[in-house]
Amino acid sequence: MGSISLLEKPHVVLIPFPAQGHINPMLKLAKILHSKGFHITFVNTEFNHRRLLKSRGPDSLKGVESFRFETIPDGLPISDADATQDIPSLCESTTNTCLAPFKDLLARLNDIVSSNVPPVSCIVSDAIMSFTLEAAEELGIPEVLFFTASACGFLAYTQYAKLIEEGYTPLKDASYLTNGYLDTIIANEIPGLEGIRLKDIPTFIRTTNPDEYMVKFVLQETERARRASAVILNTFEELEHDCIKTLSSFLPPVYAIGPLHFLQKQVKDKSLEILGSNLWKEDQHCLEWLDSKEPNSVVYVNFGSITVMTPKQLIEFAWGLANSNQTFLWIIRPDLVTGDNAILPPEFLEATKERSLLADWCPQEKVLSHPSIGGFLTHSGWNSTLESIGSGVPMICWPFFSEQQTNCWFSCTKWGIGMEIDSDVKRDEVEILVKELMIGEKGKEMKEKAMEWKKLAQDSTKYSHGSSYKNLEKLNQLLLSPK
Ligand SMILES: O=c1ccn([C@@H]2O[C@H](COP(=O)(O)OP(=O)(O)O[C@H]3O[C@H](CO)[C@@H](O)[C@H](O)[C@H]3O)[C@@H](O)[C@H]2O)c(=O)[nH]1
Repeated sequence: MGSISLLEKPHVVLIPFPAQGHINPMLKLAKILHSKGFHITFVNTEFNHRRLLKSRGPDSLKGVESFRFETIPDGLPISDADATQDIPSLCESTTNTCLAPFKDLLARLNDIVSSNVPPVSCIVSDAIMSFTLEAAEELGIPEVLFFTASACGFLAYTQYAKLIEEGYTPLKDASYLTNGYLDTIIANEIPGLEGIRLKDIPTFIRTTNPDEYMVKFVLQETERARRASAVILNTFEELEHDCIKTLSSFLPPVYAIGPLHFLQKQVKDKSLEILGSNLWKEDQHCLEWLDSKEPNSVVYVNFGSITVMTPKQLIEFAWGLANSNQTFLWIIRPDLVTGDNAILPPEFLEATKERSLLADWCPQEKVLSHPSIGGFLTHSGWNSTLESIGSGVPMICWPFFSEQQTNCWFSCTKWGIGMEIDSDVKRDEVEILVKELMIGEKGKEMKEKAMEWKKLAQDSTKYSHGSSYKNLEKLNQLLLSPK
């Protein structure tokens, strides 16, 4: 498309849900589409725009040629906290307040005399920002919904209506959370989810409230997905074939186009390298520290951008890691611990100072692909899981909420690359599992399995033949075609 003038380019507006685990894969997709000749408008919330300027510097959102950033308000009270916003509140406020500013933005962009950009020809929206469909329908342009978690997670979410109908949720009373009820196997007949238990379904159904907002939100978003021109997932067919097939049986075309971090590496344009999406400042020293360690010798501990834990849980993890005698890199986000700042006992710091590094935030993809990383203690967020798979790193899973429980179950029981830690975490269990992961027989088996998945992930993104590569081509065609 080299000869096409700037104003004739197809113009895609990409709008992520305003949380780290959603912005990251959306930005990768934006860069890939830019390399295919699209003009890009990437829409952040004002809150995240300010955070990005803080973490990446005042010039970081100026954009490059044919790649611009825009903002809309998120509808929540103004805040300059350097912390993750409350997720249910964000779901509610984006649903209720973002459509009008989003439509205004599209109108501004489409006023090509003053905007000096091509008219908007398609939208890629986060699947949990499905209010955007109305804007696309009004303009008569295609809209693709990007569900940024796993196919298994999405399929599990689509079971909510059935679970309500069959009386599994809401729970009769709070005792059902602990009396073994969540061990009930619920979906033997759904291809892809055979044998799944209630506790492996995204967590919002664990409620006694028949009016739980997040349950209603999930029902609304999964239903609206049917209106999209296509649904895309950051996964690959070889990993999640059955779940993708089942999703395809009732949704518009479903394309698995991951791992996006592999496909993004194929983008040659160096000017895009300055665009990043880390909401916290990355500690680059971690990488030098890892350089000084033996291959496969370091446990990497990181619970993503949303997980919070109690001070007691933090202490249990700390002593479990200390007692395992393994070397570890532990990322403790400033807002990881509820109530107060994370305070670790001085005895723990003293005991582990020769074999540990603690930091606030790190360049995770680089960390996970560093040869010294031998295992990952994770909350099973989908990006973390996929980045771990892409680096052939086995995991210990401590799922926190949403579809992390589903990712954990698949990692442990279907993909053979994970071991679960009890949600009521105890230091002895951490110690035993960390040792098993790093020096045990099971750890060795999981490492082999993880390396097999890594190879399949690489193959899926190979030029012209890979399944994800081909699906990306289909997506490209769809975005270029009139509705
Ligand atoms: O120190 C860190 C920690 C994280 N990351 C990155 O931040 C992202 C975190 O994403 P993820 O692992 O998916 O965790 P969450 O931030 O918890 O992600 C949310 O979004 C995901 C995708 O929809 C869901 O799977 C999760 O359940 C949801 O909590 C990943 O790309 C990491 O590489 C860093 O770069 N540095």
